[in-house]
Amino acid sequence: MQTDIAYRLILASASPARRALLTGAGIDAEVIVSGVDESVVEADDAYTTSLALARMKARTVAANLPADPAALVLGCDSVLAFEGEVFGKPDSADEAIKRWTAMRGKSGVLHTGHHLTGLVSGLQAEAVGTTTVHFADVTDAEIEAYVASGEPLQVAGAFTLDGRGGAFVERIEGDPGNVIGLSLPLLRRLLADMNIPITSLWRR
Ligand SMILES: Nc1nc2c(ncn2[C@@H]2O[C@H](COP(=O)(O)OP(=O)(O)OP(=O)(O)O)[C@@H](O)[C@H]2O)c(=O)[nH]1
Repeated sequence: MQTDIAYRLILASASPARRALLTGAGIDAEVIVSGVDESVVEADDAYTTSLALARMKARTVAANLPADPAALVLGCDSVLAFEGEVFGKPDSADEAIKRWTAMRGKSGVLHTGHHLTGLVSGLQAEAVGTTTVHFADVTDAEIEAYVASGEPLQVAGAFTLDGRGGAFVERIEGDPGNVIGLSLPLLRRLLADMNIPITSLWRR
């Protein structure tokens, strides 16, 4: 790492939750949405899918930026692995109801792929964070009401930890930020792999 560079982080994600996690951690990320068509990734497991999409988002944004040695681009993608299936955002209310009816009282693993790349250095680091999520044994009425709120349709796995869905998650094993969409301790390790202390990204 060049110690005289004041690095800046570009978040290649439309996720307000991801940006809020960074802001809360002292990092004012610039947002450039990748616009990646997520259907292009055909991987059949959550680990590969989340990492391939995170990489694609970061690289798509990086490729369209002017060469700036201080710029770092972070792409993320979250999917839920549940009973052999890989769930992103539900396509419809009916799908969200079907998923919750299957998930209640059981657990799944939320995978968030993270890919970090330096624009000029070519340095890059990537990893997948995994968090086991134990779902409450919710009632049909609770499922109907939750889906009617619209929230499940906006998020990977059809649930949130920090929104209305928080009432329907009994406990988790692993990093909560990873469920919300970005794991800060994992980001710290990726930056360290590139010899960049996360503290160097803190707002002054
Ligand atoms: N607030 C909140 N958001 C969640 C949670 N779980 C998943 N999400 C969001 O669900 C979305 C997962 O879809 P992705 O395809 O990874 O990201 P996206 O929102 O489509 O945005 P891009 O990165 O631009 O593709 C992200 O916005 C996550 O932040 C949660 O527990 N809380």
